[in-house]
Amino acid sequence: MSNQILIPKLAIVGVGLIGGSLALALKAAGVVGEVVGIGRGLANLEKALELGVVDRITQDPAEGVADADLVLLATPVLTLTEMASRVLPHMKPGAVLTDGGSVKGSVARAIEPLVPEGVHFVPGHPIAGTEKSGAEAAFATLYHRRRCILTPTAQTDPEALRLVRRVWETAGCEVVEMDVEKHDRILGAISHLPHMVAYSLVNAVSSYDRYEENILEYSAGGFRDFTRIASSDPTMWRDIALTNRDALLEMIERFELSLAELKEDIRGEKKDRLYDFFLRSKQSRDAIL
Ligand SMILES: NC(=O)c1ccc[n+]([C@@H]2O[C@H](COP(=O)([O-])OP(=O)(O)OC[C@H]3O[C@@H](n4cnc5c(N)ncnc54)[C@H](O)[C@@H]3O)[C@@H](O)[C@H]2O)c1
Ligand SMILES: O=C(O)C(=O)C[C@]1(C(=O)O)C=C[C@@H](O)C=C1
Repeated sequence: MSNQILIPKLAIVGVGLIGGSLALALKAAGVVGEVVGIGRGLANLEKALELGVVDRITQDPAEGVADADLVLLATPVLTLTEMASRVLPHMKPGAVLTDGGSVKGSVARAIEPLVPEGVHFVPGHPIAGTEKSGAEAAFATLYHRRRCILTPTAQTDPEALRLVRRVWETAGCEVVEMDVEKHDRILGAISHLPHMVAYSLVNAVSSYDRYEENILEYSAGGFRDFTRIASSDPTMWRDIALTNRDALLEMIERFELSLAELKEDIRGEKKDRLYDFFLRSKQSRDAIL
C-alpha cells in the first residue's frame, strides 16, 4: 500500500461486476481511501461488504455520494440517467461523476444537462466483462490489459478527464478517447451484434424440437464457446439493444446479408465460394488473436 491516494472517497452506484471490479482494482493498487457501495438490493450490498469489495454500504444515493471525490455509475444503461439525477445534486464541488455504461451517445446526451456548476461528468466504458453479474462476480484483475474508452464531449472538464483516465489506467486499462458516435458504432459491431447473435442462436436451437431429442444436452465445444455470452444479464442487454438501436439495426442488417450469402452458397453447392467465405473469416479472426 505504498501508492499515493488518488481517490480519498470513491462511491460506486451499482456494486456488480463492473463497479465492484473497479473498486477491487483500485483497492489492490492502494489508491483509494474509503469505498462506499450504493444500491437497491440489500443482499447484494451486504455480499459486497462481506467480500471486501466496498467498505461501507447504503441504499441512499444522496448520503452515499456526500463528500465523494469520484462517483461511478455502474447500473444498467436505462437506469443511468435516473441514478445521475439522484446523485448529482448531492455531490461536492470539484467532484467527478463517471459511468461504465455500454452505450455512450444517449447516456452522455441525457446526463450532461443535469450536471450542476462545479461538478464534472466524464462518460466512459471499460471494454471488459464476463457473463456473470453481481458483487460476487467482481474481481480485481478484470481490467488488466483491456481497453477503456472515454468519450469526452465539448463540455468535459480536462482535469476531470485526466483523473478518470488515471483511475482506469491504475485498474490496468489502456485508455483511449473517441466521440460517442464512433464508440456506439464500434461497440454495435464488436460487442452488441455478437450478443444478439448468441442470444438468437441459443433460442433458435433450444426451441428446435422436431424430433424431441433434447439436443442442447449434446452441446460440445463449438456451441458452448460461441454462446457463453448468451448467459449474460437480460436487463443489461435489453437496455443496450434499446439505447444503441440505430447502430445495432445497421449491424443486424449486415449480418443478415452475410448469412443470406452463406445460405445461397450452401444451397447452390458453391464449393469455391464457400471455401473463400470461411477462409476470409478465418484470416480476420486469426489476425486478432
Ligand atoms: N457485464 C459486462 O460485460 C459489462 C462490460 C462493460 C460495461 N458494462 C456496463 O456496466 C454497467 C453494469 O453492468 P454489470 O455487468 O456490472 O452489471 P451487474 O448486474 O453485475 O451490476 C449492476 C448493479 O446495479 C444494480 N442495479 C440495477 N438496477 C439498479 C437501479 N435501478 N438502482 C440501483 N441499483 C441498480 C444491481 O443490483 C447490480 O448490483 C451496465 O451499464 C453495463 O452495460 C457491462
Ligand atoms: O466477455 C464478455 O462476457 C463480454 O460480454 C464483455 C463485453 C464484450 O462484448 O466484449 C460486453 C459488454 C461490454 O459493454 C463490454 C464488454
